[in-house]
Amino acid sequence: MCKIGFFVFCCRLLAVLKIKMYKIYATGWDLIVFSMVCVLLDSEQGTMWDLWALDWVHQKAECLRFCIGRSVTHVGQLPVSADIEYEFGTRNPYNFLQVTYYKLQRAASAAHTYFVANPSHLEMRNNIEKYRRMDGVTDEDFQDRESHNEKHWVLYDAALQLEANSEWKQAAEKWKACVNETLQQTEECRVQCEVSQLSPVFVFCPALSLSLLSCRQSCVTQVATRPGRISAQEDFLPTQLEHLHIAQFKAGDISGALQTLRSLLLFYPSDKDSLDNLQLYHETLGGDTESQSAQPAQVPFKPLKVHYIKITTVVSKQVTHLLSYPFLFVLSAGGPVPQVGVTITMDDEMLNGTNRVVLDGVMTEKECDRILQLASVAGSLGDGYRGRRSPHTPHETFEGLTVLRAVKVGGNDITEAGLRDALSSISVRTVLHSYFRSPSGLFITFTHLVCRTAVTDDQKGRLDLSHPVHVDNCLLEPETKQCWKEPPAFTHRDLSAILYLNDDFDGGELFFTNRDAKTVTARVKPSCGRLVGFSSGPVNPHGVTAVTRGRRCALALWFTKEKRVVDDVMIPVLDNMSSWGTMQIWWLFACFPIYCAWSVVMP
Ligand SMILES: O=C(O)CCC(=O)C(=O)O
Ligand SMILES: [Fe+3]
Repeated sequence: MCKIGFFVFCCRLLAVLKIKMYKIYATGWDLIVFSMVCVLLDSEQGTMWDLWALDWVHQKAECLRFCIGRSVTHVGQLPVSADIEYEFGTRNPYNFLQVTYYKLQRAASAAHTYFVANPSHLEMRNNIEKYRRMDGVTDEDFQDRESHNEKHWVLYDAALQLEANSEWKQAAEKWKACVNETLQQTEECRVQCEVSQLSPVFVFCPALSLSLLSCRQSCVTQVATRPGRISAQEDFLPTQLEHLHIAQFKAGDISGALQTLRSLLLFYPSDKDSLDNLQLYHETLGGDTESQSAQPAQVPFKPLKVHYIKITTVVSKQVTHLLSYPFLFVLSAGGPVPQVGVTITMDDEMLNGTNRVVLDGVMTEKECDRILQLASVAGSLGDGYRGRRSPHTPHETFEGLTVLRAVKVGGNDITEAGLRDALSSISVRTVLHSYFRSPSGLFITFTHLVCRTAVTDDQKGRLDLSHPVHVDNCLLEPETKQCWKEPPAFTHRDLSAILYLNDDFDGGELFFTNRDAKTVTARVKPSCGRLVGFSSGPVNPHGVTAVTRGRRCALALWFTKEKRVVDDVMIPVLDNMSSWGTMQIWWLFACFPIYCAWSVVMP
């Protein structure tokens, strides 16, 4: 197999040389190479050569699509670069528009349109609050100006809402509309792909056919991706059908439910639950299911299309799964706490949730003072965040101290004594590893010391939070209760730990909520030596109430099960503090690029 791959590679090399000589784009070689790639891909076991060859054909297709497509597509349908696609995809132009609009109502709608796709943008949230307070701006002005492309999302959310209120008949109507709208959007997206077929040159160019297929295939994920999100909602269409099926059943529309179930079975023909349900309908309707469901008329599928979508969603499901969960990491709270003086103050039951714990006695007053002192030294020397407004609220300032900074400002003395002993990172890890009965090792991925200080005389009528509700390893979307495991969230974080250093301030309580980000399920008041540990995933949305007086300091640590994933290059310093000096830190910097290169070569 490898030899054939190598042969293809050589063919390709010759073809490239030829192209250079004759300055033409498409040659007979393309056809030969492409056919060989097809033969290779048809075989049971592929090799890296196959993938490289396919990648080359793909890249060439992209290039041709851009160069040739330019001359044949209509005005307004010109291909654009990935940068421009990104800018429009994230709705960045609306950020500028809301500044430039003279009319307040237009500015408000531009701000809202931008915010829909960028819900964690603090400035835009503040702007929207300001617009709301302004005379002449009403609720109706906050229109999403891109919603024409996202009608199916509006229907989707409305259907969920009706379902939550047990209004099954209306929910079924909405789900049906949502399914049809989703199919229509997918079809429209595919038509856009086909615009490039206008030129006869495309008929003879296999690379372009591949590009067209790839474009058509991407429509399924595009339509299943919410504005501003990177990942698509898994199994978007089957999920809607599942909801529709339940809503129809609950609303008493058995024949409708049966038709939907049959459509669902086209996606997953061997799904046990669906087959059981089908059997049930069979028995209930006395074997008359065929006549009632011969034509799935209410959900206008053509089998061929469904088949196509099915393959795409299944593949994307597998890929997402592989990317997000290299191996399973299941915590099981309730293990022993092997450290003298450390007590369990609150467990899952008292904290009303899963994989949460509050431990006391992790540090002494003396150790807390030592770290607070360190924070002051670093602060006075000017750490990155010093005196800056908090990234979360204008009513507090924020001081942050990374371990790197601590080592630099502290010198060896603080490095050794202050960080290793006082920060107790290693004992935090040991205690949490044991309590949560972690199935694999835990590696520190990032740690920082954060102090939040209330801005004096600026606390009246505060309704905001010191840290809005969030999940540490995914982007929480409270409206749909989904959590997206994608950047900018730190998706590799598995376990979070907050070690508190003081209690001489007002407010600043840590609280946990449900996925709606509203229903508070537990509260924790910080104090010196108190450690809160919790799994970093969607079961633990949390936030911090406003700090209305004084300064609240805490050391935050995040752990990961994946040894090679880090967001702070100083981890080995914490892991082996006693044997590593400042010199080794610089040595580490030198090694890091080599380590990165190695990771690329040996994925
Ligand atoms: O300081 C706290 O209590 C929580 C901070 C937090 O949730 C975070 O930094 O992600
Ligand atoms: Fe957090």
